[in-house]
Amino acid sequence: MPLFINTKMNQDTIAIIGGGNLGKSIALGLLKQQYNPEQIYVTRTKVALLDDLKAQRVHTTSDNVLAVQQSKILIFALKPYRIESVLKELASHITKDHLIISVISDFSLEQLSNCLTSEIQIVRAMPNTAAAIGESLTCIASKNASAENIKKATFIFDALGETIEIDESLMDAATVLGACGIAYVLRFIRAMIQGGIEIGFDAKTATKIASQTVKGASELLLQNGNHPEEEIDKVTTPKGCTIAGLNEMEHQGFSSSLIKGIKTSIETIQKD
Ligand SMILES: NC(=O)C1=CN([C@@H]2O[C@H](COP(=O)(O)OP(=O)(O)OC[C@H]3O[C@@H](n4cnc5c(N)ncnc54)[C@H](O)[C@@H]3O)[C@@H](O)[C@H]2O)C=CC1
Ligand SMILES: O=C(O)[C@@H]1CCC=N1
Repeated sequence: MPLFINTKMNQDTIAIIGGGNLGKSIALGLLKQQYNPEQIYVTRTKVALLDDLKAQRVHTTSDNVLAVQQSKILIFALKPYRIESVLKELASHITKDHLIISVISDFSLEQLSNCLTSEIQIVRAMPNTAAAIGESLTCIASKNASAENIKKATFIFDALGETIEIDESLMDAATVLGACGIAYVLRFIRAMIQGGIEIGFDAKTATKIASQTVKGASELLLQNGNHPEEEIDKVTTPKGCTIAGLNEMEHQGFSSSLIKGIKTSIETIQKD
């Protein structure tokens, strides 16, 4: 059953400030879980780009002040370089009754609270674009938020997938593994598809086989709680084709390239 049905948790109006890739994914995820569209505001500069949400009765506007005034929960999904100026513009309209949730990477709770008055409660969250289909993994962290507000934030992100509470010091790592992770996995799937076409499948069939196989592999870990290598051992017949292919992939730097990519991503966030 959709998570927001028959709960008290869907009584707050939510404003998503910055309806771009992630902001829109969050709005779509809320709609999928039957959050009342009339209790969702989404803002962006070019508001016409939100017409698909408007058609679903979501309030869409370029007026951030209006969205803030009409809402209890404010989810900021702006690019990091925009948040300071937008928060400063909105500061006089944000009250202690608001809950601020920032999904912005590389902008700390301290930096956020420096733009606002001290009594404002802030939660940092790091979801991914699978929020649109209720399959995000969201890490959340907070310093001054009440247990009730942390519960509220968790409830929202649980509706969009799963939520893990972390220490803020791990937020860059959460950004890389969880949010950038979607892109890494999709690139892996794309490579599987390209290989699949080379060995005989048409693109559509290769996409279906690769995507469902990745889903199945994930579910084996999520449902059984096993180590990946335990499941790999069940596939690798001695002298068989799986181990031959896997070893060739490793000779070519498969695991190493992924680990190095993850480290490069976090270094990119932490370089300034
Ligand atoms: N895209 C992703 O997968 C993820 C993004 N993030 C973080 O979320 C934030 C947003 O990322 P994206 O959605 O990818 O960026 P985006 O550029 O697609 O979205 C930002 C949106 O903000 C709008 N905007 C700009 N100025 C505005 C203003 N003054 N008022 C209202 N809206 C305004 C832009 O028009 C744009 O639609 C970034 O900080 C990013 O690091 C975090 C996790 C995943
Ligand atoms: O690439 C980025 O910087 C953002 C942060 C996480 C996903 N996209």
